Amino acid sequence: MLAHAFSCSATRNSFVWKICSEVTMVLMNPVISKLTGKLVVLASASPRRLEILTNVGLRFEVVPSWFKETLDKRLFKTPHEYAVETAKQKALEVAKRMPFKHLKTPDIVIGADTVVTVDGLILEKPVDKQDAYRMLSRLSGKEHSVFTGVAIILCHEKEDEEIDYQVIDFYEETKVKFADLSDDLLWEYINSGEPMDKAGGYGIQALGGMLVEYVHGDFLNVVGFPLNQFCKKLGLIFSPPGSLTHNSAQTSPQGSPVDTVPPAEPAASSPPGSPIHNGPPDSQGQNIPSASTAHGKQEERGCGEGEVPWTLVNNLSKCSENGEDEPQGTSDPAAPNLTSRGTMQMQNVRENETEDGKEKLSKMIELMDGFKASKVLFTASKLHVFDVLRSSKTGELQAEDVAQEIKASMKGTERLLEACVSLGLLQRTGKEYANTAMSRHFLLSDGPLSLQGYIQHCNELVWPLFTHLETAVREGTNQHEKAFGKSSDNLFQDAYYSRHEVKLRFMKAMHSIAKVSGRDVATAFDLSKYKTACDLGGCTGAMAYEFAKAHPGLSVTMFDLPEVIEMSGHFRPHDADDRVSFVAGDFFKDELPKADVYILARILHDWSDEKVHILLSKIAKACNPGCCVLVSEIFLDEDRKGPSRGLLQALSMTEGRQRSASEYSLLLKSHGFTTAQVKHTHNLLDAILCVAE
Ligand SMILES: C[S@@+](CC[C@H](N)C(=O)[O-])C[C@H]1O[C@@H](n2cnc3c(N)ncnc32)[C@H](O)[C@@H]1O
Repeated sequence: MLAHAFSCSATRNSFVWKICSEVTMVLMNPVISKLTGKLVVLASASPRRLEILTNVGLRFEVVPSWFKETLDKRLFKTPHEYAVETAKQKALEVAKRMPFKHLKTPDIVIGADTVVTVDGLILEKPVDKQDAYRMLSRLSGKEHSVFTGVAIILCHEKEDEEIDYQVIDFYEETKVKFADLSDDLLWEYINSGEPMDKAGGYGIQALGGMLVEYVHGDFLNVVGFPLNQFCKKLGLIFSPPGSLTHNSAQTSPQGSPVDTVPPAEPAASSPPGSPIHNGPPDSQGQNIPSASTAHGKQEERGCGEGEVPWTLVNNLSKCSENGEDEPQGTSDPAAPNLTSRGTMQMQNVRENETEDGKEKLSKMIELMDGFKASKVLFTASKLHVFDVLRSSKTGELQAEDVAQEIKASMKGTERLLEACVSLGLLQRTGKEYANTAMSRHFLLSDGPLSLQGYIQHCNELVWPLFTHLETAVREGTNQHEKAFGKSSDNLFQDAYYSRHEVKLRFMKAMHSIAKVSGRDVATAFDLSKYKTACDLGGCTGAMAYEFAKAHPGLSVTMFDLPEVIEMSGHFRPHDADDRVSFVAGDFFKDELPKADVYILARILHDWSDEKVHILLSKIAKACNPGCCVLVSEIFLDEDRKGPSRGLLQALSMTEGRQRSASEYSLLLKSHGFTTAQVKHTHNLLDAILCVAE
């Protein structure tokens, strides 16, 4: 029964999907194409929303929101107000997190929340099977409403580097009627597992379709995203009627103020249900700012009605008349892919004249120029451009003043400053240059999150190694000898600690990464039941202090080579916690300090499997059952296709290598540790916690 119902449902739905995707391609792509080149982010982990938006050709990143769906439903007059507020808070949380955690500001963040209502009750996702049964039996034989609240956040960096968040929100309601459902059928459905992650306890696009007698309204709204209304809203935002000459920075298409969330406002602080919109409503009772207002610049008009973007021609040409995905026209992949639909033909269109082609070209240019951009950052940082600008009275200086301060030529300084502006490292008003928020955050030498140390390490050590990349690839070896005239059999003794100033530079580099990532690593897991930790290879102690700060009951021993410990005093924070102590030793040879938690932050990737096993077996010996090892590294994706930061770093490695979370898990398992948790922190380092059996 279930299998039969499923196949019917799947057939019906795939039919709906084919129709939908073809129609939306024709109708919506000009709207979607307005987003080309913008960083669009979906603040939702829902695979259904992802599929709906991918199907219409939208390019976006997925950054699931950390906003906890805990708004008090009683404070909302209607279910849709609740769904809209939740969607808004989800999207704002991501919009506000990304500039700091991902180091980039999105242009648009999309949040959505779907709820099912029946008999005046809001049904969200069931917590267990009984809950699913309660929900589904309540829906049986009745009509209910599905509301999806959607929030579109337009992020706009202002001149002072603060970010404006403009919110456009709306909701869609669809009525769904369930057939009378027997208990047997309900339990069969519940036992399929499908209800558990879905609002109202069913998924209309799959097995749950068999429960449904009729749907009035937008079908995709029930799946989780009201695509049609979303595209209409985009149309209003990016090509509002008569928008060709919009240039007011703060007015909606109707000429009234748009909804702007001040940057300092915490995501959850806006009182639920509070009237946040100032402007007059559109037909759905919502505010619609224009893209020109959102970005402080005019949007170009896209293709007119009769014009069809080439990408659309390509997409359509992949769909045969019977709805199957198969290529049409020429089989030569290099030749233009022409459709048989007369009005849409476009001949002699070269790859770089299409939106898609332009995007590929700009990616190529970014890659080709990447080394120049890095070197501009390294040089401006080494010449203390950011510190010089910060220490001027107004925070601004003209090029000639900067040239004087950094003791460099006027011509060269001006070029450097202009390049910095183009890279978002500086801003210029008239002739005055100033730091951007990003530079103030990461590039001042005494800032709490300064990356200066690591940048100088990249400039002085990594850069020379990469100039010999070709030889490194041909020979499969690191190129220390070629780059620095000295071989490095022992990476630390021969390369990093060969001279005092080199050691200090290396320690500053480790310190800066530990300061930026330490808090997220230290708070990745609940360690409240442990009393003592040992940070093996803890370098300056920055990570150890973060662990002590995050866990009031934990004492942390920082263990490193004697030549490192003797210099760690340089990095001691002024408010140093006396629960952090320092022990000198060699973790391959000496006895390890006793501890409940052994921290290995950026240690294992440096060593061969053989040495990793020596170190892990020493830790395993020192561990009692229940003790644990916390490994923090860049975790490669399981398919080893990213992140590129990890794979690029591997190119200059000596004997070590980068691993995925499951490779670390296996390594630790071979020493009797069971993986308890893996945490992708979205910061520079991830973490895995493994417990001794
Ligand atoms: C890549 S750094 C990581 C520093 C620190 N854990 C962090 O995440 O900021 C590696 C550290 O391991 C230390 N180290 C290398 N070999 C060691 C050994 N045989 N015994 C103890 N520490 C060692 C180095 O001195 C250095 O501080």
